[in-house]
Amino acid sequence: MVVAPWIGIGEPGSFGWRVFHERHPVMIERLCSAHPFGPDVRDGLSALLRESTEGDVAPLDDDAPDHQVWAEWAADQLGRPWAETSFLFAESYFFRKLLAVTGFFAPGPWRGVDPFTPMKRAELHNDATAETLKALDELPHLDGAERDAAVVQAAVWGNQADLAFQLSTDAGGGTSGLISGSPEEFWSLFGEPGAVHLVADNAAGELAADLVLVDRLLATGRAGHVVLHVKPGPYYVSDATPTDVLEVLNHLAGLPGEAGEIGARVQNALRAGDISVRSHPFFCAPKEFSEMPRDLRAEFESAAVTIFKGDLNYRRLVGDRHWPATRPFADAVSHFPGPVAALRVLKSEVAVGLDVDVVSSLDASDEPWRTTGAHALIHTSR
Ligand SMILES: O=P(O)(O)OC[C@@]1(O)O[C@H](CO)[C@@H](O)[C@@H]1O
Repeated sequence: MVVAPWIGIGEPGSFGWRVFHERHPVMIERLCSAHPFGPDVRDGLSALLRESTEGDVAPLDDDAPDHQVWAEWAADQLGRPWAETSFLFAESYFFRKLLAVTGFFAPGPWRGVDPFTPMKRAELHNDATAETLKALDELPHLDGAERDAAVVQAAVWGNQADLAFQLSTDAGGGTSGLISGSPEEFWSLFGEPGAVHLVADNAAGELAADLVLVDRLLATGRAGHVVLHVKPGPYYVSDATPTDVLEVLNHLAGLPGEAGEIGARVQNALRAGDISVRSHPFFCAPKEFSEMPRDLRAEFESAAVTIFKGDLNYRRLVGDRHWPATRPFADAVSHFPGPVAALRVLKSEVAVGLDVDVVSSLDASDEPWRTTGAHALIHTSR
């Protein structure tokens, strides 16, 4: 099989390059505005920006619990210019180093404190999220198929609310609809009730929509059990951790109307063991899912369906490479054990599984359609 070159960050003006040279400085500024970091932390964050935009990959200088596994993951990158590393490695390593600088792993007052909590909390409590959650009151007025479609569309587009992406100059804010797949295609994956694994992406509004989807999977009998996979620690600004699951769920359950009823059902399903939450270390690894460890692979082998949410998970699932956009999704995920669905807003360069006419039409437009966040897809493979 021809393997396309991986997507990098070294070409000036490329999306990956702009993420490091434009998005990350703004994100660091916002982090320093949100927290009263002392001079050491602020100097460390400035040094990280310099290293990741001008320097060579330096080893981690902390003794965190994941130090050894990161030493293995980064071993063949150390000493190389960041500009010569892959986008996937570079950004994952960037966020891991950022946590070391803010003291997430060090003994002391900031140990275990998610530096992105203020941003996540602001998004969970903003007007847009409130409006989305209020709209759940429409669900009981829909028939079964309409409710199925509405819940999947909300889960797909909930991925637009991604705080790292919102710092991007590409972000258009509009939604131009699905450019591949459909809610009906998604639901056709489900047959006899089984274990459904949902690999979540962002916290706040996206996670709320994911919990609504989880509720629908259980309520309609498509899932006998749901495993919700989240990140073991803070990652890519918005990514959901177990703490975020509790915060979003408590917020949902505290609302009036359908949102509160769904929140209560999800809380009860957790108590009954019908929903499990997992946070495997590999979900913060700078690796593609084709390289996942055996224990995680065994989990997915047991799944009736695995659902991947969001852009970064999609990149890791199909391979963060300059694939032809018409490469069949089934080929790109042939490594994956079992039926899989990807619900994703396009916010980075990689794309597969698109119809040739759709690609021609998008390429003929003058918009950078791969990175505006205006387009979304639902991909499935049995
Ligand atoms: O995975 P998500 O939250 O949907 O998107 C993550 C993201 O914002 O970060 C990466 C670049 O910074 C890209 O994958 C994408 O733009």
